[in-house]
Amino acid sequence: MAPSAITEMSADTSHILGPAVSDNRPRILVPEKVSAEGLALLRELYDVDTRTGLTADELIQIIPAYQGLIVRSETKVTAAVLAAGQKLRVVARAGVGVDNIDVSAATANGIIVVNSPSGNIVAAAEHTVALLLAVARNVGRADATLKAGLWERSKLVGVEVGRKTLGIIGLGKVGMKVARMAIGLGMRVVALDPYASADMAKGAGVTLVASLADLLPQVDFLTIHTPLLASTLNLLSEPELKRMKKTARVLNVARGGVYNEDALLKALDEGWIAGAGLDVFTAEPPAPDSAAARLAAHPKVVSTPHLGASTVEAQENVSMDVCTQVLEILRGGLPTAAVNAPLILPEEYRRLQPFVRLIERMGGLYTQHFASGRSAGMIGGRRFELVYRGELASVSNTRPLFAALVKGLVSSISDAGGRDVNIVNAALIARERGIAIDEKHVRDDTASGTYASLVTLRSSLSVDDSSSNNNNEQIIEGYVSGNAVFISKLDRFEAHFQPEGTLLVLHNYDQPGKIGNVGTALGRHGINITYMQVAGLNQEARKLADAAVVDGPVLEGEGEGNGNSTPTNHPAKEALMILRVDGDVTKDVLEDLGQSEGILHVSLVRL
Ligand SMILES: NC(=O)c1ccc[n+]([C@@H]2O[C@H](COP(=O)([O-])OP(=O)(O)OC[C@H]3O[C@@H](n4cnc5c(N)ncnc54)[C@H](O)[C@@H]3O)[C@@H](O)[C@H]2O)c1
Ligand SMILES: O=C(O)[C@H](O)COP(=O)(O)O
Repeated sequence: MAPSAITEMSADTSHILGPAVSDNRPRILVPEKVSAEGLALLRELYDVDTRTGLTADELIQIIPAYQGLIVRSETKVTAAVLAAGQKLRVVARAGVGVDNIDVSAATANGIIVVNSPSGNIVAAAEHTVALLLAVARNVGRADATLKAGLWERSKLVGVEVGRKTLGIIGLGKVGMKVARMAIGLGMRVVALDPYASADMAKGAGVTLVASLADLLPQVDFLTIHTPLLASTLNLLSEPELKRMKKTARVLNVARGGVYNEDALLKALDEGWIAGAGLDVFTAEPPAPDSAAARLAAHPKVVSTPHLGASTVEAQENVSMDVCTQVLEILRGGLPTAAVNAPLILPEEYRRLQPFVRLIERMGGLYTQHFASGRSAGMIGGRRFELVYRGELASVSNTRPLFAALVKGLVSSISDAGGRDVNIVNAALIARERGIAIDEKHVRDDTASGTYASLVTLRSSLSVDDSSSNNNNEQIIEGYVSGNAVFISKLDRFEAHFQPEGTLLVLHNYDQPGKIGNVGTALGRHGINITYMQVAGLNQEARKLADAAVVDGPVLEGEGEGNGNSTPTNHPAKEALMILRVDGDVTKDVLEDLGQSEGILHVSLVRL
């Protein structure tokens, strides 16, 4: 619950806020009936408010308190809703069609839109067949007249579907399923879909045609299964309906608007076609006296109130599909069916997930270690290079890894309205912050050594900023082992630690007594050390240090620590102390550590 969002609301809107919640758990709003199975997954971690019957204004008023929104086809997720949802990270459509969601506005706001691409296709196909048979056999009218006390057998003679021709426009998931079912009913199926695979169609026994002109005159039944797009709006208007057989019947379980409703009404009234089975309308529910309402009430029409996906099984499927994705996204993971982000196949997702975590932490470590206590805006104007070695080098869709780096780099310095970086907006945010990121795949490489995959993050000043004298290169290297992530190199130091929790990274002279001093300083502040590692110079840096006899090492950050202790005339041996700690690491603690003898630099890293 976001207390600020609550207190900002006027008293008379409090009735729509939902039950008070006692902690700061993220909240998910469900303004429509979504199956309980998926929601139960979310309730373990989040407060899930099911609040049906909200008006558009009420939705805008309460949305600021929510991180997630799960809708079906009734809720209009407009640009205004998305702009008001300052904390929103994901809008999930428990179904297929996202035409009720302003996907462009979601993308601009960095909000991931996910759906369930196949959870309800069986239901939609079966409903299409139900309408096909109901229209063929006048089931709707027969039921209504019988209930009205009439017995009108002679007026309700139907037609058979077997050996008839079914035309399908849109041979996608639902269309193909309908085709197979229709073939099972003994129908001949012809289809129009410029993007369908000819092989798949042939394999299913469907004849593809090239144009509406080829399709329409030959069909006894016509069903459309395309999304509602500019190219499919009013796809069947007067001229097309006039091309059909007078005995033909049409079906719509896709979207209201693919048939022009005025034209369809006229076609039925004037007998250009014989009947229709309609599940969807341009406005739902249809406005009184509109063409949609007159179609729904028409004696030649069997109509249902958008029931295509309304089966117990389909609703469980779509609910599980989208709730799993919402859970993953709110945990910082990747969705499997994002509408406004590149598709991540489940196996690809499983493979990338630990590297997403690794690279995000490398980014966080970079900003907090290298930039801490130094010039502000340290990441802006820098050029980063992500090098993927070993098995990871063969991954072509690295968008999640790119996004993870941007997220890691900016998360500790970002107040971007609480909105997280994700695969949707990562490139935009990087550009806004002046961060350039190159990715390099090194395939035939022995540098990954014992690791199956190795990731190197290299940073230097971008060419534009070459006037600055701070063009030092910084390196972080890491790998994944099992499901755990490790840092193996931090600048010139060879390390082996898990980048998690509250870390103190101390750059010091490699001399006896340093560990004791640091332990004593932390003890004074009541801070407990739960893990510690000393990272020595890597081979190359060690050679340089051994060769150099200097008046104290020339170190980046020199002078920030206790300079009085700089030894003279000795090989410049340095080390990093990496401590994972419990307790409140305040500015005083950091200052105290910085004053310890031989400490050159201290950074606090929270991952
Ligand atoms: N009534 C319901 O409850 C319900 C349930 C599920 C799906 N639907 C709707 O059914 C429709 C189809 O869903 P799907 O999952 O099969 O989608 P899909 O994306 O798998 O298939 C759509 C097909 O339409 C084709 N297409 C696009 N433009 C076309 C054009 N101009 N001419 C011919 N073909 C064209 C595409 O190539 C694709 O093969 C969607 O509108 C969806 O929202 C409705
Ligand atoms: O696009 C869809 O998935 C269907 O139209 C189902 O819509 P519904 O979830 O509102 O039943």
